[in-house]
Amino acid sequence: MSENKKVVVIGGGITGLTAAYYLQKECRSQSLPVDVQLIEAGPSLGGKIKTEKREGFTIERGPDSFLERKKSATRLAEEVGLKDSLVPNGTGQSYILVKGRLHKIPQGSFMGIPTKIRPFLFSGLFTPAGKIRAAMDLFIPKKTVEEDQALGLFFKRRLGNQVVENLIEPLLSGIYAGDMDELSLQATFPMFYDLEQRYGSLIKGLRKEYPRRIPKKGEKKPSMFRTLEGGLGSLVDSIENQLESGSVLKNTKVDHIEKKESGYHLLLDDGSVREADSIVIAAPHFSAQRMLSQYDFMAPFKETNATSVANVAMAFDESAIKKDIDGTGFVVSRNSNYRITACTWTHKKWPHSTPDGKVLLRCYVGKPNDQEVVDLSDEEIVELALKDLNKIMNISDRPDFSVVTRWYDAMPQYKVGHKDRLKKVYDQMASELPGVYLAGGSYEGIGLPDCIDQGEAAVKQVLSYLKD
Ligand SMILES: Cc1cc2nc3c(=O)[nH]c(=O)nc-3n(C[C@H](O)[C@H](O)[C@H](O)COP(=O)(O)OP(=O)(O)OC[C@H]3O[C@@H](n4cnc5c(N)ncnc54)[C@H](O)[C@@H]3O)c2cc1C
Ligand SMILES: Cc1c2[nH]c(c1CCC(=O)O)Cc1[nH]c(c(CCC(=O)O)c1C)Cc1[nH]c(c(CCC(=O)O)c1C)Cc1[nH]c(c(C)c1CCC(=O)O)C2
Repeated sequence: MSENKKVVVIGGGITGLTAAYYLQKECRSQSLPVDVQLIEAGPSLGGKIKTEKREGFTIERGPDSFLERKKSATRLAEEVGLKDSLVPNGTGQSYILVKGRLHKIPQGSFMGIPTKIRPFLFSGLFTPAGKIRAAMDLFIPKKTVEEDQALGLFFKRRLGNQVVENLIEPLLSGIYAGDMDELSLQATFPMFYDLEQRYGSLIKGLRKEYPRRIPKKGEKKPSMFRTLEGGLGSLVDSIENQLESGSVLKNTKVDHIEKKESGYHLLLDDGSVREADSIVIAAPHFSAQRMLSQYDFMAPFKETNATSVANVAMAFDESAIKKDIDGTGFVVSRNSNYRITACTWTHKKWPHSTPDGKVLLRCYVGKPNDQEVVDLSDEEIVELALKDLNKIMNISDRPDFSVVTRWYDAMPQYKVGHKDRLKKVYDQMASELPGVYLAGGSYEGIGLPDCIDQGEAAVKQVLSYLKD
């Protein structure tokens, strides 16, 4: 009787967890003779998902939610028994901080691009000239370019500098922690290029294909995010509980992958070797490059930067906040004299996370031209966050406690040409390393649902490879 086929998933973040979970499920339901092993370098699973419970608060140290419109995260949560724990964000207003003042994000905008005219006309974010320039998107002819282009330049050409600096850039920084003039349009928002090509205008295209309804007075804004009542860590725990016993190896790093006559050898940091017929590398690009450093085609991943970021959650008694703001959070424009890049009023965005009578604020720091901030001490980060917050709020007391989290090289930068570089790597992998696949936040999207999609896609690739 032939031995079972062996699949190793490297990395126990949400991508690797998804891949291991669906692989085991498929193999069970199709009665395939396959052993799946998940190998994680750290002491726990979840990667960037990290929930901390303290004094009645649920504190997210990494992602706090996922976009509802990208369906795979909800589907996965439901699948592992968390249907009843899914919660929408408390709706309220989001703001952009520009030159020291908070401005409402104009209603009817999609990632900062207007789809409704009135809210833009009345927004204090732009001068009349800035508004007219943005409206020129309706008339500026489309520009067809074969290659990739920078997000920043694309939007500036269509909508002008003001809308980009005061609205689009801060919102995108609140996702990619990157430099818009370097980020790739194709790898981040390819649909905007498509809309330009098909409608000759972003505003026209969005109005047609992504219609936004403006809520009537008194009506609640629809919630675009979802999280889990027990924190995103409960998703990690639920998936882990459903993985077959003995199939997870923690505290073990894969140092190197070598191709053998048949299959692969994985060299682990405990000195042991593990065999595999197929491998899903669900680890960041720089880690993947190290595992396969003998292959020159992996070299571009050495040059792919990832921004380091940090955040601080601060818990207060309600009485400490003398002047509050009605909203769920704000992002800061680069032309503002602030060190924090964004802030979430967590108790308002996620009321379940905070005991009654308390307040939970989470501030973010770290951008491409301010990486040093991540190395400041916990106290220094708390100080600078409070100093910035006090420019717009009035916080009289020190926090009851604070939780600082540093994420080094955490936000991969999809720079212009990202897709082409990836394709070259995939093509070479397919010919030189058949049965080895890359998946996760470094490659085809950083949102949790994008990572889940990639984990699922890797399952399909592995199964089709093993069946051949
Ligand atoms: C502060 C912050 C806030 C965010 N907010 C949001 C948000 O609100 N919504 C959202 O959708 N997304 C958010 N993101 C993005 C999202 O969290 C990530 O893109 C996603 O979690 C990445 O998952 P992953 O499994 O691909 O990688 P990771 O979570 O990085 O997991 C990779 C795993 O591989 C392991 N590993 C690495 N090398 C090896 C090796 N050699 N051997 C074995 N194991 C190895 C690591 O230890 C790690 O556990 C945020 C990210 C950060 C940093
Ligand atoms: C600074 C930051 C945040 N969130 C994030 C960062 C960068 C990492 C870091 O620096 O630590 C990371 C993030 N935020 C989001 C994603 C996933 C995006 C996706 O799935 O495509 C990711 C990867 C959703 C989001 N995050 C944001 C948007 C834009 C929302 C919009 O269009 O109104 C999206 C899709 C904006 C954002 N983002 C943030 C705030 C406080 C806000 C303002 C909105 C609010 O919470 O009230 C915090």
